[in-house]
Amino acid sequence: MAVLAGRLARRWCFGLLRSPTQVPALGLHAGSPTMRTSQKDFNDAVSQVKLLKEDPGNEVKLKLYALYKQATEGPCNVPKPGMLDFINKTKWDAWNALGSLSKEAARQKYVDLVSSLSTSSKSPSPETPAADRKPPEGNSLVVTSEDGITTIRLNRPTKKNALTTQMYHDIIAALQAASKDESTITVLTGSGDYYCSGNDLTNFTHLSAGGLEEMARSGEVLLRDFVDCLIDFPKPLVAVVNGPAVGISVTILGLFDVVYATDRATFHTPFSHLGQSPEGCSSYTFPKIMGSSKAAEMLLFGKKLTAQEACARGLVTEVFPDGTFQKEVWARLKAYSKLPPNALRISKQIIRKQEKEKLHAVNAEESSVLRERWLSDECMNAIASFLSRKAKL
Ligand SMILES: CCCCCC/C=C/C(=O)SCCNC(=O)CCNC(=O)[C@H](O)C(C)(C)COP(=O)(O)OP(=O)(O)OC[C@H]1O[C@@H](n2cnc3c(N)ncnc32)[C@H](O)[C@@H]1OP(=O)(O)O
Repeated sequence: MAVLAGRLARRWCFGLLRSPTQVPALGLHAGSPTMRTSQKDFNDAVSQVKLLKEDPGNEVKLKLYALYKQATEGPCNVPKPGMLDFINKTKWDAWNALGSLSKEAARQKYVDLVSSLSTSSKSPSPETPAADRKPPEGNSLVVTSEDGITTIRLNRPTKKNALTTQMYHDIIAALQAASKDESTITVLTGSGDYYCSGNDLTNFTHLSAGGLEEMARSGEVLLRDFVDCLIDFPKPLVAVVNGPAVGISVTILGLFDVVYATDRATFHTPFSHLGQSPEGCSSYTFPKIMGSSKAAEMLLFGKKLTAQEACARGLVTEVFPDGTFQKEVWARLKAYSKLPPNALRISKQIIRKQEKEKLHAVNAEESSVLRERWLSDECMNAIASFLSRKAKL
């Protein structure tokens, strides 16, 4: 463990302010759900920073960092780092230089700064039809639009479609675009023999300037944004589970409208084994869907379900033989996609409306609990074991 921590710390130092995707990790922490509603512009700007595709440069990133800290924590209130700790000292200097600037003024400056950054560096406009969008980097996610169906396909078959940090961002962008495009139905599915093996455990090794704490903080924000996006998704959302599903790819199924699975699929949430805790609103949706003791067996003890068991428990809508899975499911979805889109939207809204506030609150709490878990020895040891090939599920 100590060796892993040392290795992680070294990677973090060398990675200082190098990549634009590290901007959000520089102290971003969106705070409590109450704060979130009253600071919408600020939170939108925080999300926008994560979507920047061009590096705004270290000076801007440092300003963003300082304004973020001032906006969320007020004037610099931590001891000055030692002379040799030059990374943290630079950050501390930038924050401290803001003196007694009020939180409100810092929020405003942060929003102004973000909106002044080139719009060309933002993600594609939500209005862009899915088919015309540039594929995300490395094609780990493939988004297509055909026959009234926008399909978001996890495309890292050699890694069992494990979700990298970039993929969470790309899925958020794809969902935002799909919510506004011409399609009637949106589908999430996987390439290859797996649906998804959950969070990519190597995400924990990509540390930015703020080290483990910052990684956990930015992970909390990203997780919350990702799940919020699913909670608010306005069109019918269908999971086409083409193989085994693990971790977060299972927990979010409670937020989908329909889940079709091949009979080869399994559903596994090994959170305790990983020293982690449930997310994706599963602490609320699973007991509601399958009853509290069945949910506990999955979420506490990591019981892996077959597709038939998941169907019997109400997590899966229908199971299909693997040989005819793709043909049967897509034929059915094509027929459904011809239904009047507005009626589908409105009906979904009525079905989900009463739950939304609750789901957002559950999501905020689960994300915050996970942030603490990620810093625990139990979690670090489990990840170290996986990375050193000592453990698999
Ligand atoms: C914003 C952050 C939000 C985080 C939210 C919290 C989310 C929590 C979770 O999702 S918890 C679940 C995490 N997932 C796992 O623990 C699964 C780990 N993987 C495994 O146990 C196994 O790989 C397997 C059972 C999924 C598949 O086993 P097998 O069929 O024997 O294949 P391999 O193990 O050889 O895997 C092939 C290849 O893929 C890599 N890989 C698989 N899963 C992951 C993963 N989750 N993270 C990173 N890499 C993964 C594996 O290392 C192999 O790579 P290699 O060929 O060795 O380079």
